[in-house]
Formats: sequence, C-alpha cells, structure tokens
Amino acid sequence: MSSDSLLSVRGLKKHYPITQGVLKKEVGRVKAVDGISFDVAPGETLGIVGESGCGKSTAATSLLRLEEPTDGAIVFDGDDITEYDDTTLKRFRRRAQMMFQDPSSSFDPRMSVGESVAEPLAIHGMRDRNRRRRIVENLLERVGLSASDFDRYPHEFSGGQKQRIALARALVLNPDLVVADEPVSALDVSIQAEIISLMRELQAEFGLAIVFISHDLGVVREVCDRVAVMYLGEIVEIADTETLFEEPQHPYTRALISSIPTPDPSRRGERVELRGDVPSPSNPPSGCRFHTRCPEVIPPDQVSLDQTEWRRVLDLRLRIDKGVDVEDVRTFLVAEGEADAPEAVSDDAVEAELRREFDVPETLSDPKAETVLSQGLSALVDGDDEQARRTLAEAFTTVCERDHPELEATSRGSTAACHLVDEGVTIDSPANHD
Ligand SMILES: Nc1ncnc2c1ncn2[C@@H]1O[C@H](COP(=O)(O)OP(=O)(O)OP(=O)(O)O)[C@@H](O)[C@H]1O
Repeated sequence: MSSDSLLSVRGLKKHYPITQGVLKKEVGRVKAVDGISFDVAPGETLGIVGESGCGKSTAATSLLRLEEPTDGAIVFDGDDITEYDDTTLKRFRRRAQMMFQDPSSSFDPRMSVGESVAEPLAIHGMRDRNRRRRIVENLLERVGLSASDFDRYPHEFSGGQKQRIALARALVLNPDLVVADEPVSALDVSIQAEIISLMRELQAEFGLAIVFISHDLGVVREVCDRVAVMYLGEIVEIADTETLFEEPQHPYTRALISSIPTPDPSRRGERVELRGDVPSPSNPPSGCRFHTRCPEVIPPDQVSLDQTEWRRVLDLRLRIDKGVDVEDVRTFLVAEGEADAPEAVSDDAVEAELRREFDVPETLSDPKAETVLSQGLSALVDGDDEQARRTLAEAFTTVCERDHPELEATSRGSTAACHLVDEGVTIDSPANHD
C-alpha cells in the first residue's frame, strides 16, 4: 500500500456461486470481480470504466462491503475493512458512502427528502431532530436546492434534482470517500454537466475522494484524476487520465477510446471495431481474457500474416476449438443451392464456407500458415476434430492465449496488463493520434 493512500484495494475478488438442484450444489462461479488492485489518495477521483458486465458495480459494492468480497484486502485509512466486525463496519460506513445510478429508486417515496437525507445522521446517533434539520437544510442549499425543499417528497423532483438530493445524503456524514456508480448515466446530457460540476465543487470543499464508476469515457475524462479500465473482472490498465486518453497502452483501452463519439470529422473512421461477444465471466478465456476479441493479438513468431488476416485465422481456430458441426455446414450449403443433398456437398466447398464465414482468404499470404490451415480444415471435414484442433493449436497458439499478463509499469507512466507491453513494443495505432 502506498503511504498516502486513503483506500488501498489488493486482489479483490467477488465470485457468485452458480448452483443447481434443490441441494444448491455449486456447479460453477461467476467471477464478476477477479483480483483487482488499486489505490485512491485523499481528495482524488479514480474512474473505473469498462463495458456492461465487466464487474464495475460489483467492485463498488464489494469494496464498501455492501456485499461480502470472496477474497482480497481493502485497506481504508490503514485498516483492512474485510476484518471489521459489525461495530467497526458501522463506523467505516460513516466515512465511506455510496451513490447509485437511479436517483428514483434511491429514495423511500413515503419519506420527505429532508428525512431521507437526515436518515444517516439518525442512524449514526444524532438524536436532536432540530439539529439534523439545520444540517440538512444547509446541505440542500449547498447542492443547489433550497432549505424549504426539506418537507417535499421525491416525486416532486426531476431526475437531476433527485441526484442532487442523493449527493446531499452521501455527504451528510461528512465522509472521506464516495463511491458513485454511474451517478449521471440516467440524466440528460445538460443535467449531467450540472451534476458533474456540482460534484467537483463539493469534492474540493469536502476534500472528498471519489471512486467514479461509468461506462461513459467522455464523462470519465472530464471528472477523473486517474482511470482504471476493467475487462471481464480484471483491471487491464491504470493511468492518470491524460496519459490514458493520450497514450493508451492496452488494446482494449484503445478500442474503448476510439468508440467515443467525436464531432471532429477528421477523427471519425478511426474506430477500432471489437468483433465477437464479451465472453462469460463464469468461464473466462485463458491467458489474457481479451485475446478472443483483441484487434492486436500477437501472432506466434513463425506466423507471418498481417493483423487482419491473423485475427481471422485465430477466430476460425478458436471456433473450431469450441466445436464446429460439419454436417450443419453441409446442410447450410444445400439450402444455399450448392448441392442437392448434404452428402453431395464436396469437402472443398465445406472448407471454403468455413473460411468465408470468418473472412479468411482462400489462400493465406504466408504459405507455411496456409499449409497448416489446410491440413487442419481437412482433418475437421474428415471428421477428425481432435486432429484438427491439435494441428491448428500447434501452429496458431498465441502467447496472449497461453500466458496471463500481469499489470506492469509501461514507459508512458501507466500500468497495463498486456504482452505487447511486456515485450516493450511501442504501440502506434490510429487511436493514439491527435
Ligand atoms: N448477484 C449476482 N449473481 C450472479 N451474477 C451476478 C450477480 N451480480 C452481478 N453478476 C454478474 O457479474 C458480472 C458483473 O456484473 P456487474 O453488474 O458488476 O457489471 P457492470 O460492469 O457494473 O455492468 P453494468 O454496467 O451493466 O451494471 C455480470 O456477468 C453479472 O451478470
């Protein structure tokens, strides 16, 4: 842990058991958060970004122990809160608050907003009702509402106003840390800007540290001092905001950044398209979890194909690994008019169709790679799936699939988990250019 951290998270995991039957036998685990580590300094805003389902919300709730982590240490101001009992946990909860995305569901519709904002004060032992009221009225004004709003009810407020009230409630105990999970995602863009500027103002005033969770990189760039990028339960890159956006080192970060909408026509068309779905966190890919979709996946030394061709060959190989039903391909080709019956479809036509489906050229530009691919496809079409898998795996297994990359310092001052970084490769991709 760095000595100036307020919060230091090490190896945090949250796995959800997948159970079956009345006895609830565990048959697997959703590895929603799978060993993440980061620090947050007092007064700092750390962003956590990533696609839907990568584990951001689970990270948020686990790090405040709103859900029990499966493993890891969460050191807050010098103490590991995973070891806290109920009493010490309650004390910790005064100092670390959570804000959620949907302001509507954050409030009890039967309580006035003043009572809702004052509730944490009452829970933490402030008995004097008048004093609670004074504190809350003052706070309502600080978040841009008025003291007289105390007695009004949630349904009388707009989404943006409700998020102001949620902010007041998060701040009422004068915390050191707020974990905000998509706090502006449900709001119109103009209202988002208001809430963001309010959060920044209050952050400076209260000396707050914020963990800001969002899938919106535009917002994160505006709000955060540092950013952690998550993919399938892991952090793949952490850097200060400017470094991350100007010199992203992980291909996933580059892809996310390239997809931020831009009004500048000269920058359009540089979008890095991620092919394929996000794999399941219950069975994440081996090695680098991003290798099944990475647009910069490293070819083996002996393979001499450009990235596009190589990516396609690897996609085809990974698909064959999962299992391809050759009879289905024959039936499809009959439907396409290739032959009258499945058994009349030639082996060559099946192989050509498999290549076509993955945009693999009829003949690869690297003759040695072409020989192996042809042998693998022939074995598959002959019904020897095992031989096909073995042949293709021997020639086309990437380091990205084999070895899990650790987070390492890059020459740009960031930390990234990517074999391209291990190899000291300076990455120059369109997404890096101004
Ligand atoms: N209680 C639960 N039981 C089982 N699986 C869960 C549970 N909560 C979340 N998950 C799974 O864990 C993974 C991470 O979910 P999480 O909500 O943390 O992601 P996220 O990045 O916050 O996504 P989003 O932006 O859509 O909220 C997902 O695959 C999700 O389906």
